[in-house]
Amino acid sequence: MYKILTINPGSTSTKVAVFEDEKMISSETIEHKSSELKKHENIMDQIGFRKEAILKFLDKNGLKINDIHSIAARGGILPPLKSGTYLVNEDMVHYLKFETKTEHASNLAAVIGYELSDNKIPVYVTDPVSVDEFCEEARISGIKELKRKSLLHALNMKIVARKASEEIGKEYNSCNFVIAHLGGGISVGAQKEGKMIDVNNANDEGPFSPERAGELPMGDLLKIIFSDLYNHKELKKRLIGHGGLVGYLGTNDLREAFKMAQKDEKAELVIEAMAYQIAKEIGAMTVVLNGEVDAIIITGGLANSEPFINLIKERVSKLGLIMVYPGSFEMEALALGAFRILNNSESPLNWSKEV
Ligand SMILES: Nc1ncnc2c1ncn2[C@@H]1O[C@H](COP(=O)(O)OP(=O)(O)OP(=O)(O)O)[C@@H](O)[C@H]1O
Ligand SMILES: CCCC(=O)O
Repeated sequence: MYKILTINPGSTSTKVAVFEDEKMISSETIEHKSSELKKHENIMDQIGFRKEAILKFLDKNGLKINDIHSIAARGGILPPLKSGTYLVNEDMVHYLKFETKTEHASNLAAVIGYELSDNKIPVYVTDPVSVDEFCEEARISGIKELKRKSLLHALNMKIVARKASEEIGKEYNSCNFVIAHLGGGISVGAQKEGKMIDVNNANDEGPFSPERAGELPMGDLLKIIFSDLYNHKELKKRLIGHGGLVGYLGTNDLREAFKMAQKDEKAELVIEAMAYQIAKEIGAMTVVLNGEVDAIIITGGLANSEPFINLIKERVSKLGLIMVYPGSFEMEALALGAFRILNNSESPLNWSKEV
């Protein structure tokens, strides 16, 4: 029996869990006080207190790091790489600490895992957000200076695709799926025979989401950029964090938005528009797969809302079988990624900056 510690840091919390083989035996979402977070200007300055909190969690559960056989950490913002489970090495830790271009709490996971392992147990990351399996046409943006980039909720999208393939009784690598992860951010991708050949970049393309603006009218956006309205940092925050539902309704919580919609037609319209844009993206990804789709999979926090899912279904149900997996399965996905290596059903991928 293998004991696997999974580590998934978010902006305000660190999710941790211990699995015995494939079974979760304990888990906790450790909330970090904003007073603690504010003390540290850079993400990497948070290593110390987050590591302490993980050790406390183990202690509360009667475990020591020596009882753990492997650590499964959320992959950070690495350069584009293929899907799979990577062994964390010194180079990856160095990249995440000093070289990655984007500050993101997930960058902490492999670094903390590596420090906790003290080089005695293997640390793995599975399906980071920069998984890139694009077909060549998908990389072309429209101007040669800019390439489209693959940035997606790969970890959750890949595990629900595995669940769906089991449910329909077909080999994972022979299925074609359109997969919509609907969380704080939204990724809608076309997965052809196991590979995500196209997806909206979850930070700056596709539907608007609870917190992000999604794709915008380009000419008018340019006018905003060259006005005095925002500096670079402020505009980025407006688009990713204060866009979407937050921008229109002042909340990132769909449940709140539905409550507002009972009295406010504008709120109702905004919810309908978010469903409309998601349905439109699902249609586009269906076409990427030439209409040959085994299922349209819907997952993420928004998939908990039946009325919202119904708004999407109204538009896309003619396109294929719809399978809904509410919530997120990231902890399970991390543990299973490590477990497939420990039980020798898969080999770990070696990471270097150039993979
Ligand atoms: N039962 C529910 N009914 C309606 N909406 C819900 C429900 N549960 C969660 N949500 C909504 O789901 C969204 C958050 O989804 P999720 O928890 O997947 O996001 P996240 O993990 O913060 O971000 P991301 O998925 O982008 O990493 C919020 O808008 C929240 O209000
Ligand atoms: C960019 C995809 C993952 C995230 O939203 O953090």
